[in-house]
Amino acid sequence: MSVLEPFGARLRRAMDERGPLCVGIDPHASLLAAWGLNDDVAGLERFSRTVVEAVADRVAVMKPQSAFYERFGSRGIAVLEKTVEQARAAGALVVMDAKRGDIGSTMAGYAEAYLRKGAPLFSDALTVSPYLGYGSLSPAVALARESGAGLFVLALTSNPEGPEVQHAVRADGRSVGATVLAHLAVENAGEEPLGSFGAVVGATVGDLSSHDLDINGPLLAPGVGAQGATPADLPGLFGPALRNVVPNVSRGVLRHGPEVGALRSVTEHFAEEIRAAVGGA
Ligand SMILES: O=c1ccn([C@@H]2O[C@H](COP(=O)(O)O)[C@@H](O)[C@H]2O)c(=O)[nH]1
Repeated sequence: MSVLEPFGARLRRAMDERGPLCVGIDPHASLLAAWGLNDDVAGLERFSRTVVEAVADRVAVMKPQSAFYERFGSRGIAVLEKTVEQARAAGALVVMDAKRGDIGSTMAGYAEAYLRKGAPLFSDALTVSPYLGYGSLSPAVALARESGAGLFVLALTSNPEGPEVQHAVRADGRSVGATVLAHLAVENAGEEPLGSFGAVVGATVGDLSSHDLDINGPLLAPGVGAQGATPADLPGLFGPALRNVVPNVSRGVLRHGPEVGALRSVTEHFAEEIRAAVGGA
């Protein structure tokens, strides 16, 4: 099986060529209904295929939300597999948003599921949770390196409940979120043009000035659109790290479906606003 170029390098090129926008594929039951689709596997399949057809040939990254496929059991997972394959075939990098995290030996199983080249759910990158201890992610880090895949590690999430854990201050005076960022800077040290081990830093989190975002890796920023952040917020939030930010929009795009043309034009609108905000960063 051919070896992939490291995820960070592939992502940098995709961002330079297509812009940094990531469109989420989140088939909420409410969106299926709004699109006139049944809340069943056929509706899931139609929704996913439409989103991929509309945007996978023009955005750098797509991020399917595994939860909405898992709720349909094995048939939902089969749709997820097909969605990943179709999005990648159209040229988008796929970040599987499954937020996996477990003790190391089990983490190795999750890594095999998403990061082993040739696995049915192989994705360019996977979201993972470091809250069983950053070191528990080691099997995923190792397999991602071997496969040319990447990780996005939850550091400062976009939800209002996140700070209870992520802003907690450790005995050494550093916050938990800052510690996750520091681990990622070590993973990415010396990588060019960009490391493959990214952080999730929500676009809604507010003041980031006390955090060192210089991890030489991508920063996945959900929260734009339905959660209230706007592209114009990004420069103030991310400062000098802006060039490495991958803003995610899911419902903000998806609620404009089911017409492919409407999905394309709202995607172009977000992409344009993000380009304007990021400028020459
Ligand atoms: O901190 C986080 C981490 C992940 N997400 C995920 O991103 C999308 C956001 O969807 P919107 O519809 O644009 O709000 C969703 O899949 C979340 O699970 C996040 O929001 N925040």
